Amino acid sequence: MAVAAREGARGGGGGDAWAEILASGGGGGPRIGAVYERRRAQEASRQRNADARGGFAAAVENRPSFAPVKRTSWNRSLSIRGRESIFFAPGTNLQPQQKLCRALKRPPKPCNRVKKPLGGPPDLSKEKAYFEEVDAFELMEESPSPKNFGTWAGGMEQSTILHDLPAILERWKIFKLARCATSNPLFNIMETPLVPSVNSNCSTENYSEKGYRTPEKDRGSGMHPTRTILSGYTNERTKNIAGETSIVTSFSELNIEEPPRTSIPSSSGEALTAFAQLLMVCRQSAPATLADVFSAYCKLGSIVKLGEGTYGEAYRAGSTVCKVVPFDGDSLVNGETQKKSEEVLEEALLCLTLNNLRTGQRDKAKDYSCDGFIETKEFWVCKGPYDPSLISAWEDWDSKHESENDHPKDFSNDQHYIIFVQADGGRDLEKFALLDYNEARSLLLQVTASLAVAESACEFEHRDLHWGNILLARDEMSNKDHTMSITLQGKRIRARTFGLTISIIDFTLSRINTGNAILFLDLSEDPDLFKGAKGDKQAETYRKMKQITKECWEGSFPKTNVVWLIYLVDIVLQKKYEACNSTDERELRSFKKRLSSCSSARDCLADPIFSDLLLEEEDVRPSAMPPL
Ligand SMILES: Nc1ncnc2c1ncn2[C@@H]1O[C@H](COP(=O)(O)OP(=O)(O)OP(=O)(O)O)[C@@H](O)[C@H]1O
Repeated sequence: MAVAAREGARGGGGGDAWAEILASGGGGGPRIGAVYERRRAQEASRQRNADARGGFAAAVENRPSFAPVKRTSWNRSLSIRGRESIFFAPGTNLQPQQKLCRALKRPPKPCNRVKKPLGGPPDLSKEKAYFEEVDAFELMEESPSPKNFGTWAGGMEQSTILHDLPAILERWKIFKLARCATSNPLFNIMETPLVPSVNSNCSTENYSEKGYRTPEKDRGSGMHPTRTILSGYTNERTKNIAGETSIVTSFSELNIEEPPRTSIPSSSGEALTAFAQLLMVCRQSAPATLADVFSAYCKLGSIVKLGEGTYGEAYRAGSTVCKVVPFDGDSLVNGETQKKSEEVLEEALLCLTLNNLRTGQRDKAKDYSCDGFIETKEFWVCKGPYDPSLISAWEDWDSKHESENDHPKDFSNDQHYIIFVQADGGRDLEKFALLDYNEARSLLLQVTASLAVAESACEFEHRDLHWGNILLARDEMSNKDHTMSITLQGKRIRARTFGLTISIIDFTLSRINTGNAILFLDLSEDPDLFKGAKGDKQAETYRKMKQITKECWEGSFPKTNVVWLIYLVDIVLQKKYEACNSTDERELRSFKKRLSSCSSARDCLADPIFSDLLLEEEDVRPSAMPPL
């Protein structure tokens, strides 16, 4: 019922989204444009200790030295620490966990895990295969439903592991509940994902969809958050995202019987630490070295650094991109406190939830799917100093692009890193030159459509969609069918792309409803984020989000996606491909104007600027299939 109420609140009263989108008129024919230039690196950002650079590459020694300073790039950094989460635990009963009956035996461990064979890197695939089996084993015990288990085949470059998201979420939930009971009295357990907005302390009338949305924390108003139990509630959309045996489904069924898996684990240690869970997500028994992992994807000498953020350095390794993020250490990295295992784990959960939206994943007849979020192929936990091959790639990039980050030579032997192994999404928008109006529209359509799907499927809000977080790749093959397909509310539609493929990355600030929890960052703990220069589009967008959410960062405010789309139109107008004519500009400006009256990315998708790009539609819901 709650789902129906929310569906009704979306897209103008529950009408057919695609019918609306396709029916809208407008659009424009092909336009000619030209290339715009890269932004110049800011000199001021190049302040770093010359000592930190010494001894690695001759080129580095010749560069001027600067005194070390804490980075001040508010636009890339986030000084807050701690992703937060809210659980959905209908009927949560904080009891010692009942031990599960172990009728089946665990698969035997491979004997030489992470052991380096003579003359080559360790065979990490055995380690992965073992944990794949463990996951499958645990799930068979815990869930009677048939499950599609991925298998780890050799040749890591091509493989994408099908992670067992429900099992991972379950372990994480046990950990969070245990922590909640023992050490964190402020932790919120929300008993239901949806409450009527009239009960909320944080009014969102101006921005959120009318009707229902996910609950919000008490904001010191003296009221407690509403805890409404909607019995028999099943979030069909998030069920779809988390997989067919998702936690949410289990909960709705287990409203009748006490769910052993929702209870607090006993002191016998059933709750795994975040680090242990991270190792399980990575299917590792112990951290590997950076060299071990990279050599599984490419020759170490061929590693190339592609880009950097405050927390991570991205390297090309074979056909994949490995983002290396130090965590759990005490030292500041790039002026920031390192992420903790728990945050890294939750970012991994976020990536996996978005992975489940991908069109190629498991169930083809999904209600919601898109490929606009970068595919995360694998995760690895590593330990040790930075590998010389990575240092060399880092220095090469630095000599060309002037890194804003600290030189990585100082990491200790105990330093941990998480490696996000991702598909190569191409170049970020900051460095990418759009050719013409159609490419500009393709970019806008793909970002809008991806946000619309994720926002509808799992209340996703990116919350940091600046031009460094949108990657673009151009397919030069003119004879190819340049279309993509997305599914929204059970309707699959093809859309013209003009050969451009976009990938959205960096979910550090993102908010998502995984089906049994809301993951978000409390941005109110980072006032600097909102202090960027007046008039700067990115800075203004953070401030607009603050206005929209009224600092209730846990709430669902799809309008935040809209303000990033407005930012994106501004960027397109600002970068302006050379041959952007006055008609293009007028179209884009009026699109931007129309966006300001949209309340979600899904609303934006119905804009006439996209109508001639959206092709045929197909109903993929089982009920819509013709009888055999
Ligand atoms: N999958 C990828 N394919 C190609 N390039 C990538 C990929 N992932 C990251 N990059 C490059 O690395 C840069 C930094 O990546 P990313 O934004 O994920 O790092 P971060 O530390 O999370 O950044 P932030 O400071 O915004 O939190 C990107 O702007 C992009 O240039």
